[in-house]
Parts: sequence; structure tokens; C-alpha cells
Amino acid sequence: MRLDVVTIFPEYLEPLNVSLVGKARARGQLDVRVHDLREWTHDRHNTVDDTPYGGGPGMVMKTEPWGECLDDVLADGYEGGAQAPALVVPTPSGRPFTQELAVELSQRPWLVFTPARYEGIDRRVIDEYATRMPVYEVSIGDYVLAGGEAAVLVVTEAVARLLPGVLGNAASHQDDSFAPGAMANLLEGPVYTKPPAWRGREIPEVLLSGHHGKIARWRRDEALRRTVRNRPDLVERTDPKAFDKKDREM
Ligand SMILES: NC(=O)c1ccno1
Repeated sequence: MRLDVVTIFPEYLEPLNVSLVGKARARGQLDVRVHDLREWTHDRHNTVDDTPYGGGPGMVMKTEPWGECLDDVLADGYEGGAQAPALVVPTPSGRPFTQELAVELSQRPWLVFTPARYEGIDRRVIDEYATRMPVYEVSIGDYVLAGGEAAVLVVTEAVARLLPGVLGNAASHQDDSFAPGAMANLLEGPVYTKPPAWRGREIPEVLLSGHHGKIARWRRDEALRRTVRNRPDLVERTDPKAFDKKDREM
């Protein structure tokens, strides 16, 4: 997978050089390219923003630097072919970024992220590239950040860990909260490791029983308990019959 990120703060994307994403890049599983938008400006102040038409607070990111930069970024890929890119626009007014959407994005060969600053990017930029490729406007939560770069880090990590071979144990993400299948709409339950006792706190006995069926059921029940406590909205979304199905799958 190829990921391009266009930003006015390239240093914000340094975390993409470490841990899971950094290792995937080193192994060649991910080709991440970060581009400084200001390199596509032509004035001595490297201007990327201007006042909004219609008035109002703040500034809007200008079309020209974005257009010239995205044209260059896309020029070395095959638009519309097997390497067709998709634009990913982090914005509080986007569709919620979910595990399901992470799975969908992980199946694309090339993502181009356009994190905005200020009040956002002139809408004509998104409209222009929407004529050439899929555009995903995504929100990582109901809050406003100073810019989209933090959202790029979140989306990149959630997508990269789903790529084949990136997680050491492929089974790890099958039991994730929200993972399709048995865990869809369920939060992950508690996890434990050695020592068996710590400050008088013991491990739930069932986890030491070696009885896989009982352990699976206990984990499902704990996941349900946590979901009811922290995300009752997810429980409402789940057909009660599905819980029986989950029983069989776990
Ligand atoms: N909530 C978000 O995803 C976001 C992106 C940029 N600012 O906020």
C-alpha cells in the first residue's frame, strides 16, 4: 500500500517512522510519502491560505497550492487503473471513521491524505479530485482539532495494522473491538497476563481453566458487559439473535 500525506506540518507525521507503521515501512509493506504543501507555493511568504469569501472568522486554504501539489503527487500513479488512488480528507464534518471503514480503506492500494489547517480547504479542491477518484471525508470523532494531521496518524495506524503481515499474529485483529464477525458492535473485554497475583488481585479463574469453550464464553460475556456499560448504543444496534450466533463463533 502507498500512502501520501500533503501537509504544512511534515514534522507532525514523524510518528509514522516508528512502531508498527515504521516497521511496515522498513519491510516495504507500506510506502509512505509526506509532502510539504508550501513547496508548491510561489511567493516569498509561501502563502497557503486567504480570507474566506462571504466573510467570517479564520482563513481558508487556497486552491492553487493544493491543485499543483496533488497533480504532482498523482502524476506518478495510474489514475483509474489498478493503482487508482483514493483521497482521504480528515474533517469533523466527515463520516465517522469506524473499524468497518478502516477495513474498507485497508483494501485500497493507494490513499492520499489531505489534512487541512485553518477553517479548511477551498471546497473546489475536493470537488475537482472527486471527478477523478473516490473521496472519503472522515471524522475521527465529534470534536474539532487544530488540523487534520492527528487524524491522519489515527487512520493510518488503524488501516496499517489490518494489512497482511503487519501484525505479528494475524489473529490479533480478529478479536478487536468492532472487528467484523463475532466482535462486530462489541467492545473488547479485559485482558490479563502474568503474574497470577498482583497486590492481592487474582486472575479470573476461568482463564486458568484451560477450557477453551468456557474461556470464549467468559470473554464474550465480559465484552457484552463492557459494551452495555460504555456503549449502550452499540447493544441497541445488535440483533439479540446475533448474540447466540456469536456464541457459536466464539
Ligand atoms: N474530528 C476530526 O476528525 C477532525 C479532523 C480535523 N479536525 O477535526
